[in-house]
Amino acid sequence: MMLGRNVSFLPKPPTNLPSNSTLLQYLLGRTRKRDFRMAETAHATAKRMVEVLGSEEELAAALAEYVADLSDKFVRERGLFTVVLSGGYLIDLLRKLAEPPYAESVEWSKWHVFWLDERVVPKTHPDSNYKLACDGLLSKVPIAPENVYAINDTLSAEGAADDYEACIRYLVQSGVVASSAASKFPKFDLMLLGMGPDGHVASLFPGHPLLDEKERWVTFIKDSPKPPPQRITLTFPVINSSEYIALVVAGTGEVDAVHTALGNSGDAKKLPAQMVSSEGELTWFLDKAAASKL
Ligand SMILES: O=C1O[C@H](COP(=O)(O)O)[C@@H](O)[C@H](O)[C@H]1O
Repeated sequence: MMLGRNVSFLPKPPTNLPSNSTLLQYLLGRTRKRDFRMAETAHATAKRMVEVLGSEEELAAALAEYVADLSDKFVRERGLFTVVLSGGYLIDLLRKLAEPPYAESVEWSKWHVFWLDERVVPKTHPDSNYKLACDGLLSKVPIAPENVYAINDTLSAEGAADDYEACIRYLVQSGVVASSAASKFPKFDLMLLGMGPDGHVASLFPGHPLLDEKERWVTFIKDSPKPPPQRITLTFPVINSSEYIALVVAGTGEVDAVHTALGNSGDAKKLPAQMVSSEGELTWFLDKAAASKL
């Protein structure tokens, strides 16, 4: 099932988190509702938190609750909710949103869905982040197809990046996407990030010059170390202007990158994941396996 459309029709900083800090919350079997009012009062000093769940299943449950609570909050406050999805196994970890109670309780018609990065492949290709999200979540819930902002798969990498930036600029002008008073970059309500074993987020890879992009909202890469090589990606200034960011890691594949990013690894090199911050609240969601070296 195809949802959404090609978009071309449309004209700080948190402090470093020490290992075992009081912010490292072991919320095994957590059931409480998150108190986002806390985050609202903390705007001047953006917050970073780490939540470690006992299993992948509990991580998926906690993530669904977190996203549903933020959806409620933004729909109440703004009348809509702008959500940015990554590819990778994050989509599987969102599976519980398509199940009761969230399948019925979330106001899906108010969601506006974007991609943090996309591979320059047709939407039907197995490498497409759009296809992954459609198959895993978007086709299972009543999101309005016109609110699904897919990347134009008929363009080159350069063209698709320009086109997606133009789409976001239009949506900022029309008030769908908020704008950061501080950075002047678009301010999405929630970004859902995964992380690769090398510490990459979106299509922003360690040591790549794109990490230093300061002007563009959306850019492209033609030499991605992880296939496929051609991709487009939101840039760090846009990522870091978001109100809420969840950085989600499960299993043992990224355990060393998690240790470098959050632990006392003594590693001086900065992973892309360590460059992520948020204007409001950044939460690392880990399962026990991913956190096992912390
Ligand atoms: O290539 C990509 O990788 C990252 C991480 O993927 P994962 O499979 O290790 O979770 C993903 O967040 C990004 O969207 C994707 O294009």
